[in-house]
Amino acid sequence: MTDLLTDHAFQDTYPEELSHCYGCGSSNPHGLHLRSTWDGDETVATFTPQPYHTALPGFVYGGLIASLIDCHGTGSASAAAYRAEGRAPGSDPALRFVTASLHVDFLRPTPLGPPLTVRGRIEEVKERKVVVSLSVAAGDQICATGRVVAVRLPASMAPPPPA
Ligand SMILES: CCCCCCCCCCCC(=O)SCCNC(=O)CCNC(=O)[C@H](O)C(C)(C)COP(=O)(O)OP(=O)(O)OC[C@H]1O[C@@H](n2cnc3c(N)ncnc32)[C@H](O)[C@@H]1OP(=O)(O)O
Repeated sequence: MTDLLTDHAFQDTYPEELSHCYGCGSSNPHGLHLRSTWDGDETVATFTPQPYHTALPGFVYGGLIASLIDCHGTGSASAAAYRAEGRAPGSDPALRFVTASLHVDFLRPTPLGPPLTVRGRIEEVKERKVVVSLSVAAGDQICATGRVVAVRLPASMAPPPPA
């Protein structure tokens, strides 16, 4: 289901208790298993939609595109926060982010079939907030753009540490 762009995706560094996300959690058997990495100063992930990701025949469901933007955005936010601190992704103390705001613009129909490339550009890094601009492309055509405001994981959402 997922195109493995690299063996060292940001999501590979998520601890087990944070690996259940539908979009990017490696421990979710029903999830998308999105995997993101750096490409210079940008972040990138690829994903090949399946026939059951249909909106209208031949075109990708917009909610899936929003999910790709969401999870690539939060993964990019975490990676950017680590990079800003000069630390290896996943090192302690962990820098975990959730989505505060998700904005998506569907610029043209997204063809169902080819792999999609999701790219992120880091716009702002603060201690508790990272803003990421994103695009989703089929081949050289950008089909959607987006913006994610990611905020550090609040205590109310933090899973208990493993026993
Ligand atoms: C390594 C392991 C990784 C592991 C990570 C694995 C998890 C994968 C996550 C997948 C993504 C998801 O689906 S996460 C699930 C969906 N998201 C949620 O359920 C989040 C629910 N919302 C919340 O809990 C809260 O609203 C927060 C945490 C998002 C914000 O808390 P808060 O306490 O209100 O934050 P606050 O201090 O006011 O704001 C902090 C900064 O963010 C800005 N901000 C806050 N909300 C918004 C907003 N809606 N739109 C724009 N900007 C906003 C503020 O202006 C401020 O910017 P400034 O003034 O500083 O400039």
